[in-house]
Amino acid sequence: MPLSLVVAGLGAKRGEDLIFKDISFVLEAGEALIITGPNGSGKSTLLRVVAGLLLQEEGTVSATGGTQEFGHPRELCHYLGHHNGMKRELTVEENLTFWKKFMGDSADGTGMGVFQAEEAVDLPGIGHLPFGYLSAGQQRRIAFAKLLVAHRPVWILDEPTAALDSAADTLLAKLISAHQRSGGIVLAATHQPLALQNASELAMTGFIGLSD
Ligand SMILES: Nc1ncnc2c1ncn2[C@@H]1O[C@H](COP(=O)(O)OP(=O)(O)OP(=O)(O)O)[C@@H](O)[C@H]1O
Repeated sequence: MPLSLVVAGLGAKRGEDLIFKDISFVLEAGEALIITGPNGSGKSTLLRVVAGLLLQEEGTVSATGGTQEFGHPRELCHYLGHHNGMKRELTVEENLTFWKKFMGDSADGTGMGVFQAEEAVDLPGIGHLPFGYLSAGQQRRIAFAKLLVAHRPVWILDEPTAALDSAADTLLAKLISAHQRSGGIVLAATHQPLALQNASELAMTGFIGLSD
């Protein structure tokens, strides 16, 4: 049954500062929301709250599927932050195998095999190399392959195209679009335009001042 991600009246603090408030949106299966805004405007903070990694000050994040209410959707989310989340000393294959086993698949789908995911990010044949040997762009591609080996309907992506060349930009846009077409939801913060379909934009305006 199709999933909806519902964010209502969200506000969050970092330290004593209220970074944003009154953020509300609904994303239906197949939709994407691109978060834009200047440095420090709260894009990463918003993504971390929606992913369940940071507690909000006010408001709610929930998911519904038909008549089913899931509560906080953290179990339904992949989060790709600024860091790639890979061990430099382990090989690409060991890293991806770890994530595949550790995360498993959420109920509504099946992740790719490790080799298939390496091919999907156009890096076949490097599974035996330590992750730390890869170039910055190759590392980012493999971090993206993590999203493919364990199924999650909601992808939360913080600057997913940082360090990528234009070919990889296009490749990632295709993978994200394929995820949307299969009913996935995407929330992405980016400074560079991402060629996504069925996407709307939320512009963060920046620091809103000290809270009471
Ligand atoms: N742990 C923290 N403690 C206090 N303030 C923080 C903390 N983390 C971030 N901030 C502040 O919160 C604000 C929002 O930061 P955030 O990383 O969400 O912005 P951003 O829009 O993602 O920025 P960028 O485009 O540079 O990635 C910034 O002013 C930042 O200094």
